[in-house]
Amino acid sequence: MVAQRGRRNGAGAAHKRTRPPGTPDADNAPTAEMPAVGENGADPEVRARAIPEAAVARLAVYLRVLSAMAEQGSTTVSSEELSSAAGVNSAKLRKDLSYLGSYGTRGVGYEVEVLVGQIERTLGLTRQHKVAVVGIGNLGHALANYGGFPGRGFPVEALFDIDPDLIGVPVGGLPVSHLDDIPRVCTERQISIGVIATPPAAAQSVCDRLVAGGVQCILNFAPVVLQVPEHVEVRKVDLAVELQILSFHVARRADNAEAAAGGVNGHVVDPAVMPS
Ligand SMILES: NC(=O)c1ccc[n+]([C@@H]2O[C@H](COP(=O)([O-])OP(=O)(O)OC[C@H]3O[C@@H](n4cnc5c(N)ncnc54)[C@H](O)[C@@H]3O)[C@@H](O)[C@H]2O)c1
Repeated sequence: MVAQRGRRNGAGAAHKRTRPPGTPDADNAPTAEMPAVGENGADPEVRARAIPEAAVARLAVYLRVLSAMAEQGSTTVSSEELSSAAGVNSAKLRKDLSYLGSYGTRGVGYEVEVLVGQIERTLGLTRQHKVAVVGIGNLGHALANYGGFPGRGFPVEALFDIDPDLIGVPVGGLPVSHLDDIPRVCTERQISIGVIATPPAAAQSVCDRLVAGGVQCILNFAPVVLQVPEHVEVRKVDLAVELQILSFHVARRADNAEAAAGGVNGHVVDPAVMPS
């Protein structure tokens, strides 16, 4: 078992990353084409570490949109086209892309293939990350059967559960192994990402086994905060939190609409009593 000495990770454990000195602001970004990642003096790894978490998530969205554009034969894209297709405002998009050292060319925009390559390198997608799923219940079955991961560089190579009825049974073409085999199988198959889809009470011991098997990243669906060593990265997926964030945005939009319709602080103001 791995000692419980590491940092705590959870939905609230945002990885605070700051912009390195000298990283241009989108509003002041040059319009001439700048060199690609790693070619303008900055170490790409240092630069990648400096990208805020929220921007990293948006880069993954841009990559999906750009890959679809490339498949349709597009060679260049303007920031307006890309921002509209990704559902992000264009100032934010330009800022996100400036973290890659990519500013586009005035009147032309961005080269789709170059941008895809830059985002893939920044997200570390130039190599495959083998995935293990632990807990082959409702969620684990869905993840194991989902065909979209391998094509995006995340082949599912191992499944684990504790239920004797599931051990040896193929799910998505892969037989389920026993929980106790996690360290050995993960080491042998060089698994780098472990997905935890067990009940919360089992998640920490599963996490310890994954870490003992050399797993470097954990995607945790169980509603529990995990303890991991410093070198292990944890992302927690909490659908309830996502819904709460959506609810916040809906409420804010409603407030803005009300204010735009003549109210102040959510209340309609009688012009006769407004201060001059
Ligand atoms: N189902 C969803 O939509 C959903 C959504 C978000 C989060 N979650 C969370 O994901 C987790 C899984 O949810 P579910 O609905 O798939 O549950 P589930 O009960 O259908 O499946 C859990 C699986 O984990 C296995 N398991 C139990 N203890 C284990 C252990 N020590 N080692 C390995 N496997 C073990 C069980 O045998 C079972 O197959 C839960 O923590 C849940 O809160 C579920």
